[in-house]
Amino acid sequence: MAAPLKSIRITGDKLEIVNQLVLPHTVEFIEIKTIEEAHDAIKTMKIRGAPAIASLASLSVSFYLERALRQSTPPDFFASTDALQAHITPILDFLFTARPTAVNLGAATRRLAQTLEASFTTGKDARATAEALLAEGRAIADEDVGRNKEMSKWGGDWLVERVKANGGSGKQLNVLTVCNTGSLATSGYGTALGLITYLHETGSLGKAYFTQTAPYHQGSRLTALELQTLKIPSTMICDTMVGSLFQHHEIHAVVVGADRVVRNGDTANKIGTYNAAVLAARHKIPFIVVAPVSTVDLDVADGSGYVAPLVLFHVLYKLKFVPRIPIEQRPPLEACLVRGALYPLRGDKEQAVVMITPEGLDGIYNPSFDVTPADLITAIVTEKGVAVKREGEAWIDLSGIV
Ligand SMILES: CSC[C@@H](O)[C@@H](O)C(=O)COP(=O)(O)O
Repeated sequence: MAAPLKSIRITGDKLEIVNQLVLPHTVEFIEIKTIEEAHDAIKTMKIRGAPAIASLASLSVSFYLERALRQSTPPDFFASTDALQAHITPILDFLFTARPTAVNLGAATRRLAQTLEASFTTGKDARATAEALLAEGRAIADEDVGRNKEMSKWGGDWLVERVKANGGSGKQLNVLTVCNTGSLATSGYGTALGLITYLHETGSLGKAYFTQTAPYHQGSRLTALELQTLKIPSTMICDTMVGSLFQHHEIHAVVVGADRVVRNGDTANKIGTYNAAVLAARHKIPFIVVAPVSTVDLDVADGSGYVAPLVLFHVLYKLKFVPRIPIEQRPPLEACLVRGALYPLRGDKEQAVVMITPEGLDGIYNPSFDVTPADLITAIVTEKGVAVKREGEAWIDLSGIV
């Protein structure tokens, strides 16, 4: 099996990402040399996917500190742990502002802030604190792959057993997924796409269906490429075809990732996920969310998501008060454009951005995420196990999987 593309590549002291804006036709690596470049790559979605953006943000801090530690004349912020904290805290705050919905980014920057804080109790000096921080930044990125494999196995085995319990063979399972949740969205293997890969590796997968996922087309550009690379049997559908798919094909489950799972199990994920969940409920198809513990936000009670003015969200976050899921609104123009290579494809696969609306169109609605109420979710899977919604309840008890 060919190795799937990874979103982040580290070669010696070089941190690079694959520019996901030009995939699948062009594989372009971009070096991330500064914190600003990391922030920009996340904001403009050159890298995307909840775990991947958290990994890049953390690694950019690690690389920044590694460079500082190597300088022959130490920078001023190594004068004391206080100076280091005063210097690094605004950097973490800045990285956190890149995208609001995926809680992993906030969880990562918070974890680094806690590492800084801990050095005051342990009495570490500034250089030792910097070493601890850069190790923590690398750990955040590294631990992603192992936990993805764990949650994929939990979820895959659970689905097979559920199908068997309902009289099926547990083989040839057809699943639908939304967006991209594979190695491009994580540090490797993937969450929902990891579960699909696991089913394939263990001989239980029939076919993976995936939506194109407009307007950014994570499905047709990225999931298509990953499934093709992994040689996993698959079929792409347009976002509008989910109902038709359920009417005319046997689908055993809908499997999606998440950007934020809150205390009652309500789940924010890529726009269009809610549509698929409503249709899955209508057709009695199990709807499964696969996400790491770092995507679970127990500080938010339920998913009555709100469209936050970003400034307000960041002020509230600083005050440790995030009462609702902030739903990112992408620039309206992004919903008017389609990216790809000129067709028919030529050898150089020249990139094009095409406008699909009249110029100057007013009134464009472009939320990047929607919230699926727990009521419509059958099970939530993390690296710690599977939480299943109890019969007749509208929420999911996450206590066993966080
Ligand atoms: C493992 S990725 C889970 C989610 O981050 C994914 O489903 C998703 O919604 C990604 O959105 P994106 O806007 O592409 O960052």
